[in-house]
Amino acid sequence: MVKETLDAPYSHYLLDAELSQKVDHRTTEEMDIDGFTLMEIAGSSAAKKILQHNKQLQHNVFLCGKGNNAGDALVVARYLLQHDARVTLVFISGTDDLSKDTQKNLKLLRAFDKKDRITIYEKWSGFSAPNNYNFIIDGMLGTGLTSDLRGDYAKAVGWANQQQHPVLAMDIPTGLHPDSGEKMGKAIEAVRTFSFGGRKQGFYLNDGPAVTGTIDYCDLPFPNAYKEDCKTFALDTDWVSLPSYTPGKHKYDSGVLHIVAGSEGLTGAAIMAARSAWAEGLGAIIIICPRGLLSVFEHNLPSVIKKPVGKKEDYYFKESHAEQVQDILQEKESSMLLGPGLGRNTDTISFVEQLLTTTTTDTIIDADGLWCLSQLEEWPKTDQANWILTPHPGELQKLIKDEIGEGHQRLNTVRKLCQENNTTILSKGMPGIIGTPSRKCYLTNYNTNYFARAGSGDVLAGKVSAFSALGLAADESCAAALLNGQQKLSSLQKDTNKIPEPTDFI
Ligand SMILES: NC(=O)C1=CN([C@@H]2O[C@H](COP(=O)(O)OP(=O)(O)OC[C@H]3O[C@@H](n4cnc5c(N)ncnc54)[C@H](O)[C@@H]3O)[C@@H](O)[C@H]2O)[C@@H](O)CC1
Ligand SMILES: [K+]
Repeated sequence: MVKETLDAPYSHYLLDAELSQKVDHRTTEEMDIDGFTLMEIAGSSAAKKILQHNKQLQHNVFLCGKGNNAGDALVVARYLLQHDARVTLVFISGTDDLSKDTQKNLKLLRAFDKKDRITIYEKWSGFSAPNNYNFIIDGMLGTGLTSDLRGDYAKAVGWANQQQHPVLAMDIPTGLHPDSGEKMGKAIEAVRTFSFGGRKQGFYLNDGPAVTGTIDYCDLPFPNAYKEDCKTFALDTDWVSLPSYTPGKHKYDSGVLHIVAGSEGLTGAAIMAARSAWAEGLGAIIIICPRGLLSVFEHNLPSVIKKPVGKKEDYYFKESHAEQVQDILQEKESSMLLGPGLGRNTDTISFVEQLLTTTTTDTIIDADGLWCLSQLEEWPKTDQANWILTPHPGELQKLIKDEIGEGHQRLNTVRKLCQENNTTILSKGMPGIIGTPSRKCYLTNYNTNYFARAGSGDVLAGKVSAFSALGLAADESCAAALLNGQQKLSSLQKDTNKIPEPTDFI
């Protein structure tokens, strides 16, 4: 069994529409908490957060559908009205067919209006926006969205996206698919989304990050046990603690990493990976390379131990080197990074196959190591060795010998591949996805596009390998490596306008 140590708090569970509805249904049925009460808690917590940040609200426009999402918006409207703000309500589908709790909330809202501060439009076509207002509150559609936006919903979304006024979304931006993060025709572009009872998976995939804005998680009294089927989580520095450096007594006590890398003309990747891993405070890094490349590594990596294999005229790995590499690996308890700059010689593919067939060392496979793996009929994984694969989308496609598509499809691919092969995968891209053998997946919530430059992958592989060598479990090594990059990116963006370079992430 591969050890998994990441343990996300419930606030970072990512629900899909089915699970959201199931949790909601069970709470009302089994806990006897009615939908109206849940709506009150949802709307009031959003309203309090809005009021906390904005003391002087004059007037707000509420775009409402006919389901419970509109009910949440009406609760917000009532609280803002109590704070003397004017309220304009636009019901895209009219008010005849509102859900029971939404109908009740409309009645209640009207009963609060003693100063004629509410304006109601019963359909989209007659709506004209007030001259001055603060926010557009989006209560058109939530998890009940079933198809591309129809009729006036699409028009209202189009209008809202053209306004200067910020949009605050109830539960999910209207038009965003809660599972896939795809726009269903169109989606409202929110600056803030109040997510009720659970963040939605779609916030993190495909178009999700571009339209969700800041996510405000609002708790609802949903028993935790009802969320246990959830297998997708948001990775966040809020709950993953990064390893801190503790000096060891001896170089071989504080993490040893073997890097099996290099072929003629392709030594730069291994150098970047080694520098990146070294920066995390490892006791020792040992580069195992074809003997012909020794001088390059001697010259560039003075702190790193080198163990060349083969003959002086060997400039790439051959099958015959595998046994010697295996012997070196057995000298010290370590992790192994296999791949940077290995090249694509047929003989190197056989070397990779032979080495992986025999090794029991925890192995991180990157770059050409992944390419070699993709050329094999079967993955030569021993039961004892834990693998972490770090493919970018193109490499992932090669590994599965099929198209993978964007976000949601990539998430499903990674989940399946990890389970079938008892392997951990760090799938690079937007978002970064960590997949584990237990089918749990973790999604990044920062702009990983900054890392789409040559060399960033080597730095990331170096970090994952370093954390593995320091003794972290595979899932946690990947998480620590990704969040390490996020932290470096945000401090760089705080301090300078410099365009980030891969070396900045070392
Ligand atoms: N009981 C609960 O679980 C809670 C639900 N809450 C809110 O309720 C929402 C879910 O409510 P509902 O299930 O009523 O669903 P929605 O309010 O999302 O909307 C469902 C309605 O939209 C229509 N619709 C679906 N797709 C459409 C499309 N493409 N174009 C136009 N109309 C479309 C449907 O016919 C249906 O009438 C959540 O997102 C959340 O905001 C909150 O009040 C908190 C508690
Ligand atoms: K909404």
